[in-house]
Amino acid sequence: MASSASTTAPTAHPPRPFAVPQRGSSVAGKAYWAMAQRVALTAAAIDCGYIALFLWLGSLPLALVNVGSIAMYLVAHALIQRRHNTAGILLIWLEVVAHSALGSLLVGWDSGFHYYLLLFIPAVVIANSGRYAAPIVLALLAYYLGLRWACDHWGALAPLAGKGQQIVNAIHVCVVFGMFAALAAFYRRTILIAENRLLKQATLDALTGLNNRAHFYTLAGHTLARIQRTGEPVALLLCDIDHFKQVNDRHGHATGDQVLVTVAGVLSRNLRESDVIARWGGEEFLALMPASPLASALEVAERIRVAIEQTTVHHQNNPVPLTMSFGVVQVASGDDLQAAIARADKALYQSKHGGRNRVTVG
Ligand SMILES: Nc1nc2c(ncn2[C@@H]2O[C@H](COP(=O)(O)OP(=O)(O)OP(=O)(O)O)[C@@H](O)[C@H]2O)c(=O)[nH]1
Repeated sequence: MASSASTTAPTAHPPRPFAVPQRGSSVAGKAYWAMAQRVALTAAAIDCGYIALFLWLGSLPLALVNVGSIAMYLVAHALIQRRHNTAGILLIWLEVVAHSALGSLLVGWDSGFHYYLLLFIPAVVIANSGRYAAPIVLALLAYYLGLRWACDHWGALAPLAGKGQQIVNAIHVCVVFGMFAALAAFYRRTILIAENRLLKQATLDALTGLNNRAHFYTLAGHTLARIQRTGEPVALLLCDIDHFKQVNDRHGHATGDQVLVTVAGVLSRNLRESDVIARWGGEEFLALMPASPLASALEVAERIRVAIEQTTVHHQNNPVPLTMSFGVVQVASGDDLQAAIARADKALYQSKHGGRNRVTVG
């Protein structure tokens, strides 16, 4: 069934549901490639600085090595941007491997060009290399030791004059420290984003963005424990869209979903921040309202009932009329939450039985 549902009620601003991740995409994966592009540009910019440094230190060969590096980084950036991710990342690693070797052989091991090879370790192990991580790290170790041996064996092929080697070493230490810190910050951020997404998936209803049933129990438990000490009045409001099955049957499931999102928006806008709202079942919603005597809870329920009645969702230019039935109960201090929900359910049933589109106190 085609979905062209739209809402005309000014009060209906649905809460933002969280995005369901696309198949084949992962938070870590997307962030990794975004970071790889940033790394390529940053490295190219750093290499521009190195060109100036090596010209100042009188090393034309090292300045030329950096010109080659900038070209490789820019090509790698362009490749990743065009989604040739593997080619792009391999080019970045090739640059690091070649640059470390050329730098170490030209101006000596103590120049610290080899520090950059160490950046491979967290990147390879953490960035999803799976079963290839161990062989790659071992190959890297062999390469590192081989380079060390070659430098010891041949000595610096084009040594820097004066304190050049110490200056280059100190700069490399600073840059590599910065890169490790940036890498760690990147992984921490990625983990936090993934954790946040998982938390949302575990606690919120994917369609409406309201709390799910399990999370309602957690939040309501906290609220009830808190108010047990203060003795403030609490109300429970259970509501259900009338004849919702007909909406689905006549206008399609997509329109039904649009109605659910719209209703969730009306509830969110008409209840307080401190109220705990949940999508309780298919077309049923539940709210725990702290600091609410029964009279004010009734007022709120009536206000929501009118707001829903005045809300029209459109499907292919046909208005889809909406009404809701409500059950409202007072929750006394020490009351069992399940028992209070059962009382609200009974009151809701009476609203349905009494003709729907009404509020009943239980
Ligand atoms: N579109 C949509 N429909 C849903 C969803 N969850 C449950 N439903 C539908 O909600 C309908 C509930 O129908 P009933 O329980 O018969 O209730 P009703 O038609 O609203 O009737 P009354 O409650 O007696 O007024 C069923 O058709 C379910 O398939 C959902 O996430 N999206």
